[in-house]
Order: sequence, then structure tokens, then C-alpha cells
Amino acid sequence: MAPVPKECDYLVIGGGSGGLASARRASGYYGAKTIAVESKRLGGTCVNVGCVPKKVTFNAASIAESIHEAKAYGFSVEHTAPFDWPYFKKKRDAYVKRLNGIYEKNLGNDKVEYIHGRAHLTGKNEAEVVLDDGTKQIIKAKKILLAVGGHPTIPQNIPGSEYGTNSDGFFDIEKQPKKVALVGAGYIAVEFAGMFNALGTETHLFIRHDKFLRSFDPMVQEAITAEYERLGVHLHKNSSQSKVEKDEKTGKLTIHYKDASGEGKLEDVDDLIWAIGRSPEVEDLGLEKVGVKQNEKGQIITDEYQNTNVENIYSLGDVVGKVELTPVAIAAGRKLSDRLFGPAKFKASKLDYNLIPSVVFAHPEVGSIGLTEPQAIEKYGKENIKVYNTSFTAMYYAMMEPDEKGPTKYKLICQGPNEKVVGLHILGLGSGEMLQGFGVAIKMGATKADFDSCVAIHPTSAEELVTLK
Ligand SMILES: Cc1cc2nc3c(=O)[nH]c(=O)nc-3n(C[C@H](O)[C@H](O)[C@H](O)COP(=O)(O)OP(=O)(O)OC[C@H]3O[C@@H](n4cnc5c(N)ncnc54)[C@H](O)[C@@H]3O)c2cc1C
Ligand SMILES: NC(=O)C1=CN([C@@H]2O[C@H](COP(=O)(O)OP(=O)(O)OC[C@H]3O[C@@H](n4cnc5c(N)ncnc54)[C@H](OP(=O)(O)O)[C@@H]3O)[C@@H](O)[C@H]2O)C=CC1
Ligand SMILES: N[C@@H](CCC(=O)N[C@@H](CSSC[C@H](NC(=O)CC[C@H](N)C(=O)O)C(=O)NCC(=O)O)C(=O)NCC(=O)O)C(=O)O
Repeated sequence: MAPVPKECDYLVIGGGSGGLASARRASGYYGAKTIAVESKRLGGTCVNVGCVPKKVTFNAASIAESIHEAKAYGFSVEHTAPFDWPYFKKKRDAYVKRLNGIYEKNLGNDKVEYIHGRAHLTGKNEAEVVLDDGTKQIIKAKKILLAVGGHPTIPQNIPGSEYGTNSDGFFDIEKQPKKVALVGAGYIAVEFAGMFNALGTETHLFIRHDKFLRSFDPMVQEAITAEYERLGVHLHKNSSQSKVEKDEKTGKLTIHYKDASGEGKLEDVDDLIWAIGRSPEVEDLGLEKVGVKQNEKGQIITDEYQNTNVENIYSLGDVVGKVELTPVAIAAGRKLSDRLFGPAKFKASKLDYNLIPSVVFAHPEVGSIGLTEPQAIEKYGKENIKVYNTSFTAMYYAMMEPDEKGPTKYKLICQGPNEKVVGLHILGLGSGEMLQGFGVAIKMGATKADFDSCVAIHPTSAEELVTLK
């Protein structure tokens, strides 16, 4: 006999950053009867195959860099012991598993009912969940949130592309590759390439153009691409892949490619990672059944309040594809629950998608908020913007030989006679931690004079941003 349908105020499909944040706010703050459904592991992309395991791997890579650089500071530390990848992976997996448990407990603390299974819409106020044992549970809900995230985009028309893996598979790699190839030019390819290279893997990065991170300010694109080359990442510029072959005996891959200098092949590759963007996880969600509109990429279309075109169905996070970052999904999820279930003062609550800071955990880190210089020129006209640039050697590198010093470059973009700051782009050690505070100031409408009125903290890299000339 089919189980009795469940009923709730708020059904959240997807237990990732956005879904969990919204469910917990709705139930924990406002007492809405909330059910959250997750088909894989609680915490979603960020906790399981994204920010969290990525950042601890980045930390390992940073330690490798410090060990390498320690000599310049008089330590007789040799990078002799190889990095124990299996040991590290086991600990990383255990940490993620611990977080899965914490997240389940947090749901319980906030009285969100958690169901493990795969959900799809069966009506405007109804979904069916296929449970782990194959049985089906109908859930009727006054309001439904679709926070189903995305998955790595699969490359098209490249024979043998299936021999490669993607960012999910990166976290399953059991043994440190001797030689790795990555395809892509965005956050993931750049972060992974930097980590592999710092950990001592021979790293090949295939990009379609001559620079990567092309959505960032030109200063960032140029400096970080050049720095990766200096660090020894093998960059295959203006390249495309025609075929991937696998030697069944050794498991090694051969990548056939074309670039500006003609055809080539890269042999003896242990792991190939495609990092060419992400696609929405909507195939089996039943969107057509209830008429939820999608754009040409399959992403769910919402208005600025996260409303879909269907009344009482909402969506946010990666599946809407606006800004694919965890804090964005979390903030949108909390604002939505404030609006739907909170007091009257939140009736117009919505996330402001302007001036969202983000950091690429590259080597060195890159941070950005607001407009790039070309965007600022397009929006305000060249005559109405003033750009401040600085490029210097961070004091950390003072003890090192000239060829061991990394770059630090900052750019501040100001608009109008008051020189309101409309863009900040930073590249260098510590950029990740630096940007958040500057983000607050910029979000408050800071001008160049406001930056200058804050006394510098010496000696830091950040002080250069309040003493720009
Ligand atoms: C390698 C990598 C590194 C990243 N690093 C960072 C970083 O450093 N900083 C940052 O801000 N962002 C980072 N991101 C992006 C960040 O992970 C995402 O923006 C964020 O997780 C999006 O949250 P979400 O709730 O929209 O989706 P997700 O976190 O993807 O959650 C969606 C959940 O829905 C579940 N689901 C899907 N369909 C169904 C269904 N039908 N029924 C039930 N459950 C379903 C999925 O299993 C998933 O758990 C990274 C991403 C990747 C891939
Ligand atoms: N630190 C953070 O906050 C992180 C955030 N994320 C989030 O996850 C999102 C997804 O990351 P990611 O997968 O890197 O996607 P991105 O969208 O950042 O970058 C993918 C890039 O790969 C290139 N590309 C696309 N198709 C191909 C192809 N067929 N062959 C070769 N290159 C191709 C494109 O660059 P081009 O046009 O130059 O070729 C494209 O911009 C990010 O946008 C970000 O929002 C992910 C990791 C870390
Ligand atoms: N930011 C610090 C703290 C790290 C942190 O937040 N750790 C998390 C793991 S990252 S877990 C991934 C991510 N968390 C966050 O992004 C942190 C959210 C921020 N503190 C906030 O409240 O907005 C997320 O998807 N959140 C969804 C949600 O919280 O609803 C943790 O241990 N959590 C245990 C707990 O919460 O008890 C750091 O980077 O060192």
C-alpha cells in the first residue's frame, strides 16, 4: 500500500547550500512545517565536492609552497618526503562525512523533517519522492523551493572524453597523479591546476584562448596566466581536443589536441579533468509537468524575488545560474524564507545580486568585486572613471631570489567626481581574506577618499589599497 501523503508548509527539494539555509530559516526561525529532500549527501556540492574539500586541498597545496619557500627564511626544510595523498584524502573524506552528520543534526535542531530520496514535481503543490528502498512518498506543500544545484558539464563530440573525469571525480582520486591534464579556463580548472602543480604533479592546462579567467578584469587575466607559466604549469593555449585514448594495460591516457602550432598529443596522462562549466540538475525534476520556465541553458528562470513563473514555486542557487557561489545560494535562501514566512518587515526581502565579492583560490589568490575596467568604461564612459593600479613585491618575498617572487597587483576603479568605488580587483597572497572587509566598504558606497581616510596597517599588502596614488 502506498504511504499516506505527507503535508507541509514548505517543501525544499535539494539539501545543498541554498536549500538547507532556506529550510532551516523557515522552520527554525518561523516555525513553518518544512520538509527537505536530498538524493545524495547532505550539504550538496559545496560540502561534498566543492568549496570544503577544495579548500582543504588548497591548504595542503599552500603548505607545500611554504615548505618550498621556508629555505629562503633560513629553515633547512627539504621537500624530500612526498606528499602522502592517500593519507590526506582519507582525512578529507572523514571531515566531509563529519559535516554530513553535523548538517543532519542541524536540520533536526531546527525541526526540519529530512527525507533522503529523489524528488520530482507531480503538481503545482505536490511532489513525489522516490525513497532509497524504491517506494514512493507523495508530499503536498503550500510552497515548494527548487534548490537542486547543478553538475559538471559533459564535453560534447570528443571521442574518448569519457576516459576523463570532472570536479566530482577529482575528489575520488586515490593516488596522486604524476601527470594530470585539465581542460577549462574558469574557477575550477584554475584552482585545481594550481593545487596539483604546487603538490608536485606535472600539470597541463588546456585553454581555448590565450588567457584564463576571462570573465575577470584584464589585469587579473594577464597576471595570473603569466604567473601560472612562471610556476611551471604547462599551458596549452588556443587549444582544442580531438580525441582521448586509453591504454587498457596501464590505464594511462593520450590526449590528441590542436593548438596554434598545429597538432599534438600528450601521453602518459594519469588523470584528465574536464572543468568546462556546470549545467543545471533538472532532467528528472518534472518542470514541464507544472510548466516551470527554463532558459536556453535549462536553468530555471526566476524574478528578483526567486519566484518562478508558477505561483508558490521558487528557485535559487546554482540551478538559476545567476551567480554560482555558496554564500549567494545561502543568502538567497534565507531572504526567501524571511519573505515567505517572516514578519511583515521582510515582505520585500530579496537578495541584491550587485557587488558580490568572489575569490578564486588560485596561486596566488585572486579576488574581485564590482565592475571590471571594460565594464566600467562601457557603463559610465571612459571620461567618467578613474583607475588606480599598483603592482609591488609583497614583503613575504623579500627573502627570496628574484625568480622566486610572486606578483601582487591591485586595481581600484572609481566613478564620477566623488570617485565612488565601483570595482576592486586584487591578486596576491592573502587576497581571499582581504576582500571581505573591502567588500563591506564598497557595498556601503565607499569613495576613494573613504579608502584614503582609513589609516594603513603596516606592513601588510592590504595597506597598499588605502594609499593608492
Ligand atoms: C569544485 C568546486 C569548488 C567550489 N568552490 C567554491 C568556493 O570556494 N566558494 C563558493 O562560494 N562556491 C564554490 N563552489 C560553488 C558552490 O559549491 C555552489 O555554488 C553551491 O553549492 C550551490 O548551492 P545550491 O544549493 O544551489 O546547490 P548544491 O549545493 O549543488 O545542492 C543541490 C542539492 O540538490 C540535490 N538534488 C538535485 N536534484 C534533486 C532531486 N531531484 N531530489 C532531491 N535532491 C536533489 C543534489 O544532490 C544536491 O545535493 C564550488 C563548486 C565546485 C564544483
Ligand atoms: N572559488 C570559488 O568561489 C569557486 C566557485 N566556483 C563556481 O562554480 C562555477 C563553475 O566552475 P567552472 O566549471 O570552472 O566554470 P566557469 O564557468 O567558471 O568556467 C568554465 C570555463 O571553461 C571554458 N570552457 C567552456 N567550454 C569549454 C570547452 N568546451 N573547452 C574548453 N574550455 C571550455 C570557458 O572559458 P573560455 O571561454 O575562456 O574558454 C568557461 O568560462 C564557477 O563559475 C563558480 O561560480 C567553482 C569553483 C571555485
Ligand atoms: N568560514 C569559516 C567557518 C567554516 C564553516 O562555516 N564551516 C562549516 C563547514 S563549511 S559548510 C558549507 C556552507 N557553510 C557556509 O558557507 C558557512 C555559512 C556561514 N557561516 C553562514 O552562516 O552564512 C553551507 O553550505 N551552509 C549551508 C547552511 O549552513 O545552511 C561548518 O563547520 N559547519 C558546521 C555547522 O554549521 O555546525 C572558515 O572558512 O574557516
